[in-house]
Amino acid sequence: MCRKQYGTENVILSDIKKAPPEVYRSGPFVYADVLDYKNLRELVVNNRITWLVHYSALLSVVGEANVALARKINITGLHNVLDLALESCLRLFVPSTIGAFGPSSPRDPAPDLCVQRPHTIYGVSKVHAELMGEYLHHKYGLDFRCLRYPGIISANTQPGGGTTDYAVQIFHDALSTGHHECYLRADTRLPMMHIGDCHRATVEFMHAPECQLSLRTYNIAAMSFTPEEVSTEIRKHLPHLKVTYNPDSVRQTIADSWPVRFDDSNAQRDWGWKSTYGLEELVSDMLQANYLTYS
Ligand SMILES: NC(=O)c1ccc[n+]([C@@H]2O[C@H](COP(=O)([O-])OP(=O)(O)OC[C@H]3O[C@@H](n4cnc5c(N)ncnc54)[C@H](O)[C@@H]3O)[C@@H](O)[C@H]2O)c1
Ligand SMILES: C[C@@H](O)[C@H](N)C(=O)O
Repeated sequence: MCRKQYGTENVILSDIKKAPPEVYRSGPFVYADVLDYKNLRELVVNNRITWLVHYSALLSVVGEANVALARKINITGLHNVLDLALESCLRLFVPSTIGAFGPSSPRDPAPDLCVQRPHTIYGVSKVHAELMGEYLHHKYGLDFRCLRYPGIISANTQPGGGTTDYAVQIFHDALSTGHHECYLRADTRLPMMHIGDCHRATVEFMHAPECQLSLRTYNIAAMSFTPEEVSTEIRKHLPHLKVTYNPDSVRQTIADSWPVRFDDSNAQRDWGWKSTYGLEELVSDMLQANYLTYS
């Protein structure tokens, strides 16, 4: 999407992992380790980078399984990126998450500004990112922008070790074996969003004139559903889908501490955010996009 808008050569993707062939074919892809400041600086200088979108992180479940590594990547890595953005006058986007809230936050809906006491290292690192970015904006004028994403649902990427992963895996299972074993209770409601809306929100927010932004960190919302509700919607296309429930205590405890709905009225008012995918559109699109892989 970005490459169509800005030109193939003007968007450089990076990771420490080899990308799938279609990513290499789509335009520049380079190695970049967020823990290696010199490597990041070289990339920014050599490519005359102006905007930096910082997605590297360990998600909620893998973070709890390896707290030391999550602290390193999510906090030390973030500090490298913040320092570089300040030094090189970059516009910086860092995603936050529904996981930046905790059991003492209002859950239905969670507003932009409220108590944030998450119980995961992932959530703690994201609150840290929100606060550091905002601090550097107020103190030094860093153009820091942050959106709190719901669980993101995409046909093109495999789940990355999060609590909302079931909502991606269920589509693969529905089309392959016809059976999904869900690690959350059937009635666990969480905010979710189609990747198309997530990309569009990010680009629109990055373009929003500074004078329109009353906040530097905004919630964005699209829909909220439970495993039972998404299963019912999938069964309208694939009536044979069987879902069994075997709640995992780590993931269920995390999910129960997160908002069930997001209040994104500030994003709507300040920079015109509006989602386009509801549950029905999301399910049709995910099944269509994955259909060829399994047929
Ligand atoms: N997927 C979601 O539902 C969701 C929801 C809210 C926020 N987010 C945020 O979006 C971002 C991307 O999430 P995702 O789902 O794509 O996660 P992911 O786990 O799929 O991808 C994270 C990437 O970070 C890379 N990485 C790890 N260590 C690194 C290092 N040292 N240097 C550079 N890269 C490194 C990994 O190789 C991986 O490709 C994260 O910051 C996450 O917090 C995601
Ligand atoms: C919600 C989000 O940040 C991520 N998908 C996770 O579950 O950890």
